[in-house]
Amino acid sequence: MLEIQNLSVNYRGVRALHDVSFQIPEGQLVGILGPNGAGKSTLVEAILNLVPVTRGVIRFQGLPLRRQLLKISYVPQRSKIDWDYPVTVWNTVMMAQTVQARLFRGFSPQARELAEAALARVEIYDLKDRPIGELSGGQQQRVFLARALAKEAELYIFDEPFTSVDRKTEDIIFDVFQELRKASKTLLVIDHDLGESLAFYDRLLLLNKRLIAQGSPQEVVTADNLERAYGRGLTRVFV
Ligand SMILES: Nc1ncnc2c1ncn2[C@@H]1O[C@H](COP(=O)(O)OP(=O)(O)OP(=O)(O)O)[C@@H](O)[C@H]1O
Repeated sequence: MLEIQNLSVNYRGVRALHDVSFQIPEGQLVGILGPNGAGKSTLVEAILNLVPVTRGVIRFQGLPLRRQLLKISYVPQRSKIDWDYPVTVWNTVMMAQTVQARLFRGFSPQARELAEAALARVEIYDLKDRPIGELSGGQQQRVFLARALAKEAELYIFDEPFTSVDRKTEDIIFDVFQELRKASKTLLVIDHDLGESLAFYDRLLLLNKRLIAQGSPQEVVTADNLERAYGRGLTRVFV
């Protein structure tokens, strides 16, 4: 269970999140929605202990999450990654295991097997020796998906994984999400798309600084909720 209680985050006086509370049982695939600047990334960064929390509590499996960060796999927005950094696909995926690798002793055979299996699962094993900067957008997204899988976490967080990816990558991401869910993992996914794909989530969180609504896609995607989050213009298009 992931529990967020009364979470507020301010950046030097700018209120990014205010009094957000929710609980997510394990095995759920959860979409986080909201307009630009709604605090979606801030929520994720607070969970990852990357921004200071002004107020509130974040617990996972009954304990403060900041003491169990190894249980989280995080895939940032593609735009936040430096694709010119000279690193191969293989080394990017192995980085997920660096903390676990014993200092100076290199990676265990199991770590290599995990990385190989993850690359094969997302169908880019044959690209493993290529620099990440030479891949297509969809292939790059799959490198980071493989890296998340190789970490064998309990809580998986993806920031806009479907942005500028091809159809094949989209299908692979959807399938991997279903597999993780069946394995009782918890998944949080920031999603910009307000279309039909929302039906695929078990639960949605609709944010605009505050939590506007939470529940099943049917409960959350209503004209009233969307208007409260996005303003009037969008509602007619999506409902
Ligand atoms: N490091 C920071 N310093 C100051 N203000 C910030 C910082 N990061 C975010 N903010 C502000 O906090 C608010 C929430 O931003 P956040 O990036 O969490 O929103 P978002 O919902 O992820 O937006 P987007 O959909 O555009 O990625 C915005 O007003 C933003 O300008």
